[in-house]
Amino acid sequence: MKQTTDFLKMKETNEKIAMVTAYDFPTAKLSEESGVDIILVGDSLGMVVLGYDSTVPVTINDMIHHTKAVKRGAKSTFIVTDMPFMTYHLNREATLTAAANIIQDGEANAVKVEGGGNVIQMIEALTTSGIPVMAHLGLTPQTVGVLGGYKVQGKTAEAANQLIEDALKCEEAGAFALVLECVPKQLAKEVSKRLSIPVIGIGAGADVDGQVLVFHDLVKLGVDRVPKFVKTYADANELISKGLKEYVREVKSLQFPEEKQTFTMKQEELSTLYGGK
Ligand SMILES: Nc1nc(=O)c2c([nH]1)NC[C@@H]1CN(c3ccc(C(=O)N[C@@H](CCC(=O)O)C(=O)O)cc3)CN21
Ligand SMILES: CC(C)C(=O)C(=O)O
Ligand SMILES: [Mg+2]
Repeated sequence: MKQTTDFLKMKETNEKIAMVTAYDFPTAKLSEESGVDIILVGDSLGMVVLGYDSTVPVTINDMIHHTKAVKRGAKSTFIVTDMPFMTYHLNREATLTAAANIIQDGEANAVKVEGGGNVIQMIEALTTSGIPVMAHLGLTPQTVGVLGGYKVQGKTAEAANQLIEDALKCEEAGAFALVLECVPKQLAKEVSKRLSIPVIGIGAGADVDGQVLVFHDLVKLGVDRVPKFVKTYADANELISKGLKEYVREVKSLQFPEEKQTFTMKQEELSTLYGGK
């Protein structure tokens, strides 16, 4: 399994990091078999697999439950789990307890937290306690209420300077990598250049050290509208709904099951069924 130091080396040698989210046994297994470098158990699971309107309702128990399933499906891949809304803001003790549960019970290799500001001191508390942290700046979906929607961040020079400052502080606080979401490509390039830790982009252009996408967006599973920054590489919706519709049609038209999907009893047994009557 790759370690945090391997991701640093990948940045130094210019090998891009391919990260994808996964939320359960089959998505984790497929991701590992496809050679992804990092699996993110993202709190986006609240939206793509639990059907909430945002990531805000997701709980620590949801994250642990899904991380355990992912671990069973991808035993040799580095797993990062999102700390959910409000589990790393109240105080150091609550933050460390929540992260420890994710690492010890969920068996994640690292946690991810959104934001600069007061979150920086939590990143320091976590890393000095031995928990690897991936930081997340730019569009931070847990603060969607404050941001006023899922919008591109860091578009003005002032906002961009603030983000660069926050990114440097994340590195200083001990983060081993940084996710940069929905920012102009020029800003993402600048951040990647100034940091020695890898910058993993989502909607941040090509001049970063790696990319991350939501599994269900990437293969078009369940979702019908995807953000502009997504490229869909397969259409699972079409494939699966085609199969399901055919199944329904064949059940109704008595074409399924066929003989080959059916079990039979031997004639000699059948003759004494119900005492032969
Ligand atoms: N399926 C899914 N994919 C994601 O990437 C994702 C989630 N869910 N849930 C959590 C967050 C929310 N994210 C989102 C959701 C929507 C946009 C979006 O619609 N953005 C607009 C740009 C808006 C602007 O112009 O400022 C777009 O058109 O892409 C962006 C990020 C990213 N994350
Ligand atoms: C979009 C990625 C970076 C994420 O945080 C998630 O999937 O929850
Ligand atoms: Mg997330």
